[in-house]
Amino acid sequence: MPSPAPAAATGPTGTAAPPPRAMTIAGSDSGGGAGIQADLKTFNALRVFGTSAITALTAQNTEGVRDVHLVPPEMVAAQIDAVLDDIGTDAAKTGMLGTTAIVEAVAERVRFWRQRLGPFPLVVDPVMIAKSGAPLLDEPARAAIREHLLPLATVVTPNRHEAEELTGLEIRSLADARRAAAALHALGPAWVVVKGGHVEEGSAEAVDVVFDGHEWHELRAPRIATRSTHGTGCTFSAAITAYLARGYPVLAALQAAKAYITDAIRHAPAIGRGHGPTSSFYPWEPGGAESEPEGEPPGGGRSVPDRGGTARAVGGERP
Ligand SMILES: Nc1ncnc2c1ncn2[C@@H]1O[C@H](COP(=O)(O)OP(=O)(O)O)[C@@H](O)[C@H]1O
Ligand SMILES: Cc1ncc(COP(=O)(O)OP(=O)(O)O)c(N)n1
Repeated sequence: MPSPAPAAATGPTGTAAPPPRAMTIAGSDSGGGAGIQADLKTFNALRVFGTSAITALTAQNTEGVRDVHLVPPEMVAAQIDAVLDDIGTDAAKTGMLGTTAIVEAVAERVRFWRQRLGPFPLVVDPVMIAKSGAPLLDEPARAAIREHLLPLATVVTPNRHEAEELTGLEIRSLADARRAAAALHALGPAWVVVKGGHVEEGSAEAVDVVFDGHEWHELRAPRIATRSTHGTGCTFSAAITAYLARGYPVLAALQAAKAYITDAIRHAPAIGRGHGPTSSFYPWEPGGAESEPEGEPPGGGRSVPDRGGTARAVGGERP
């Protein structure tokens, strides 16, 4: 007769303190540099437990998008429900949404779950076109983002092209970016970040313009000369979401995310023939050392700042 299995040598599993949780509602990038994959890698790098609702599959690599297969809106809603009903979340973000029906389904579920769980922060990255030129949002859905999603946003993070599409304003300079940020703020988000990756591209710094309806801020970092910029927008918005999940106030989350994306670009690996991804595992902590000491055990040596005691700002949902 077989003898009973020996008692486990270690203690029961599932008893560690729960980490902050963040959800991404976005498209899959098979190449791993943008979309859901970039978001989950960023959450992990920033010590946040990531969950996802996939809105679309893309057959994509560093050279471009070969094909797109949209997920039915009911299935997007079902993923959001399954996650939030059980796991909950401390913050969420949206990325590629594809169509009006998916935008409307996401906005409806965010409203529902904010009533159930409390008003968790939402970062809206209004993804429209991949760097390679492939459309990731159809024309009518732009109005749906303006109408249904921006009023729910704690932070909206358009790049130059997205800010132009959402406002109808042309952006050539930082002064133009400020005008667009003010126009976007009037559409309902609590905070607007007009990203500067494609604004004044000849300048020495990549400057993101920030507006909360009262005060102006700038996120400045050296502009890095590189082709490895695939997924920079996704990674930046995921980092903002992760820091919000950890309880950072909004401006601090934006500043920490800017430092994170700058390091991720600076330490990008040589992957693929086209625009390569940024680094998703560059060891990084605010105020931490630049690199992991040789021979240090995995996961050792870095502490995550306590997320208690910090104010949480959530997007004003307009009636
Ligand atoms: N070459 C670069 N060097 C440093 N920062 C950059 C560079 N390109 C983009 N960024 C920063 O990366 C973030 C994402 O911006 P952007 O590339 O404009 O977004 P998207 O990928 O949506 O077009 C912003 O903080 C921007 O300033
Ligand atoms: C599935 C998917 N979602 C989003 C994007 C766009 O990501 P972004 O960070 O704006 O990076 P680039 O496309 O500009 O490199 C994507 N490509 N795929």
